[in-house]
Amino acid sequence: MQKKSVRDLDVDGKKVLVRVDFNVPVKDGEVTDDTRIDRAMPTIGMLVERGAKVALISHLGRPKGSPDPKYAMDPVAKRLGEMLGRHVEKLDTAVGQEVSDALDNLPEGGVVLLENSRFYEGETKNDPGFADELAAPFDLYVNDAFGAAHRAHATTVGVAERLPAAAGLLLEREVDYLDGVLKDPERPFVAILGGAKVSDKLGVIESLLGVADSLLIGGAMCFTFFKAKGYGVGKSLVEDDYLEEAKRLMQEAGDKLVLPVDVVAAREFEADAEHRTVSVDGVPEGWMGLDIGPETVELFAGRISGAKTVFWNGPMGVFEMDAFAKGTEGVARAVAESDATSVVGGGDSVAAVNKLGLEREMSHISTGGGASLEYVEGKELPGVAVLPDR
Ligand SMILES: Nc1ncnc2c1ncn2[C@@H]1O[C@H](COP(=O)(O)OP(=O)(O)O)[C@@H](O)[C@H]1O
Ligand SMILES: O=C(OP(=O)(O)O)[C@H](O)COP(=O)(O)O
Ligand SMILES: [Mg+2]
Repeated sequence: MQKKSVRDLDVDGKKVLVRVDFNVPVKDGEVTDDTRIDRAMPTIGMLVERGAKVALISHLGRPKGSPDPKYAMDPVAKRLGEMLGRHVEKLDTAVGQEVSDALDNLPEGGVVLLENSRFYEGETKNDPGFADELAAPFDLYVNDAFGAAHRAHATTVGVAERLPAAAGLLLEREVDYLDGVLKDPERPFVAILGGAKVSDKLGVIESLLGVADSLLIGGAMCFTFFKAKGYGVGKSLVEDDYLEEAKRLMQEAGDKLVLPVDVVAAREFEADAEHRTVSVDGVPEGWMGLDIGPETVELFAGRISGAKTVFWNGPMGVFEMDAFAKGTEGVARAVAESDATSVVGGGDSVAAVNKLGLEREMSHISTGGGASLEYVEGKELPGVAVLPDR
């Protein structure tokens, strides 16, 4: 990566704002997968050892630009402290005098966690005034949030335009790996797309079809295609604005685009909901598709076994609920058993692979889902582009 690196910064005694992606799954106040925190440790450790005063900032979930206790950073601060082996003060704000005071009182090598950046509507708007407020107390900025690098927000772009900025070690590592493996992949290159960020990720499908030899679509992503085919999808997640595009893509892509042949339909979005496997045009009215079915796992596994490179973003179903985890498990095992170079990217996909204990079977675990997707399709990531060259 040809961007200025945190390694090149003189941080001793400096107040450093570090953008991390701590958008981790949290349940009952506990972090249920700490991969993204773990992957930020090298950068945090380097800054601490070199005597910086470190303030970490991240988003968590999708609060709507104002404080929402459900998305406060406290569970993250607790887990971070356990992993750092010390108490990490978490502020209830991301800007203002409280931040300045905390930095003045922070010893060199100290770490503080700021509040969720998305509690401020200026974050996702990349509002200049908010970026000014974020940058004000600091001397330097490091972006180590690969998972959010596809977002042109105040904490990923705006602040980088206001402070001497550099890439963190994780951001460097992720970009260098993807450059190495996915810019000119060994073929057949099979891409697997799932998850629930339908409106976000449908947009990358056309580009992925231009890069991959096969694109397998599961998770909630497939129901827009089924609705475009005229199938009843019940209450499944669908992006109605994309139906015409989906029709066009299915015509143009031919058998490169591989859709499920059976799904697990549920009466409601509950772990103990009544559910059954149905053909893809058989989702009962008022029900919703929450996993791919066993025949689809077979079909996808067949494509995966023949691949030399696999890139997977997005669980195949609501894997957090056991009844709808079999599709994700089947695909994860097929990827693990293949002799392909395998990249699994995304906070939830990585959590699923970790839950199955298969992370070591993968060639690379990427902390970015949308970010790696957009990088693979050839897009420049705003959070990287804004950083100064070396
Ligand atoms: N059919 C489905 N309907 C609703 N949600 C789904 C479905 N399949 C998967 N999901 C959800 O997708 C979420 C992850 O999506 P996303 O954030 O795009 O993945 P990643 O973090 O790996 O990039 C999971 O929380 C999972 O429960
Ligand atoms: O979890 C993330 O993306 P991912 O779900 O694609 O892995 C990133 O933290 C970005 O989160 P966002 O999609 O709410 O901007
Ligand atoms: Mg996710």
